[in-house]
Amino acid sequence: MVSKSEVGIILMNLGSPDSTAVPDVKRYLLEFLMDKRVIDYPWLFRKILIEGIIVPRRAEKSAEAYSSIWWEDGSPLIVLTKQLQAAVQHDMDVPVEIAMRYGNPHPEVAFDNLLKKNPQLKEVIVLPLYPHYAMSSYETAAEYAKEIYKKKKYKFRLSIIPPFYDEPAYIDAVAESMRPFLQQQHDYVLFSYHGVPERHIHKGDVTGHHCMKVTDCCHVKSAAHQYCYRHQVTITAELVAAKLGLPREKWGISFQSRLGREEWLKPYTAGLLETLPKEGKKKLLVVCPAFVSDCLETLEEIAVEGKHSFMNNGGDSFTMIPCLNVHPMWVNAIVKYCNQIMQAETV
Ligand SMILES: C=CC1=C(C)c2cc3[nH]c(cc4nc(cc5[nH]c(cc1n2)c(C)c5CCC(=O)O)C(CCC(=O)O)=C4C)c(C)c3C=C
Ligand SMILES: [Fe+2]
Ligand SMILES: [Fe+2]
Repeated sequence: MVSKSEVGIILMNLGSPDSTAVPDVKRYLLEFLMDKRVIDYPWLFRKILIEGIIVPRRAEKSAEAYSSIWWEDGSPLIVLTKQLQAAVQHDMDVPVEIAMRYGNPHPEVAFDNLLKKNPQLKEVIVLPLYPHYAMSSYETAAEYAKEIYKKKKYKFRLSIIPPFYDEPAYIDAVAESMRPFLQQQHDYVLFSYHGVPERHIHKGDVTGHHCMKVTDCCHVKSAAHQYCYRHQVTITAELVAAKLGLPREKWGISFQSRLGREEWLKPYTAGLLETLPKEGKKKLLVVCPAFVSDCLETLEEIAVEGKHSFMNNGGDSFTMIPCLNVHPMWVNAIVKYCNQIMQAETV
């Protein structure tokens, strides 16, 4: 059993570049895209593709996009994760650090800071800030935290909070964060999730024969669901829609941020934003529950690019609902998940 005075918490996100300067963005993209859980091609092919083609082509455009959303005190993703850190630390009265899978702050710094604050540390709880299991988000964050923990041979115990895509406290927080926006006139609510290649869904299917092979696979009970991003995002949207009493024809799911030529999960957000107005869905609300903190993919890709495309294709109004960020119900949900882990130790 551990008491509060022996515990530290790390909130772990994927990360942002250190600045909007092209060399910093390049370094960040290289680290991100050379991750075998993001671009899972053989190492040499990956290296040639990433270093030779994708990063040189993408860095400048990406730096420009970051410049357009950058805040005075840094990347929105990092600033918002720091705000969350302060809120959780205040409510739990336990030291909280943040760590990023790519860039800074590195998990080793976060572990060491917790030890400096409390040399008697017995347990560190890591919360990957991704509600859904994808090898390119939750898995890479969790596995990297474990890798650093083993490499440094820390003496404290490490606990990692599992994906929380269907946990009532998270669902309630998303629903309540959306509720005020539903007062606005709207024809449709779009749940836009970060996409992943369809191949990753097949790769993660532990049964080898369920995902996107069985009719309506996301609703047919299977061991595959534990690691299936497509199943998990579907369930989140359904639970949130049910909580808000949204009629089925009033909402849908789509996938954004596609990179490369492979088939990614469909339908693509970019395509829907062009066709929805033509179907009479001209007043749109968009929510992005795969991100708990606003970031480039919400503030630029959806709120700027997405809005532009929707309005140019005949839309009347477009509202992006902010991510949970520091919503009090989200802070409460984190406190609850951390307390559950601490209490589980006592059994
Ligand atoms: C749900 C979370 C995420 C999944 C799944 C995910 C998969 C994924 N991402 C890329 C490529 C890029 N992602 C980039 C930025 C980025 N992605 C996420 C989340 C998920 N990615 C976040 C939170 C961010 C950080 C945004 C920020 O504000 O800093 C980028 C860099 C930015 C850009 O140039 O667009 C790339 C590249 C792939 C290939 C992938 C699945 C295989
Ligand atoms: Fe991404
Ligand atoms: Fe699946």
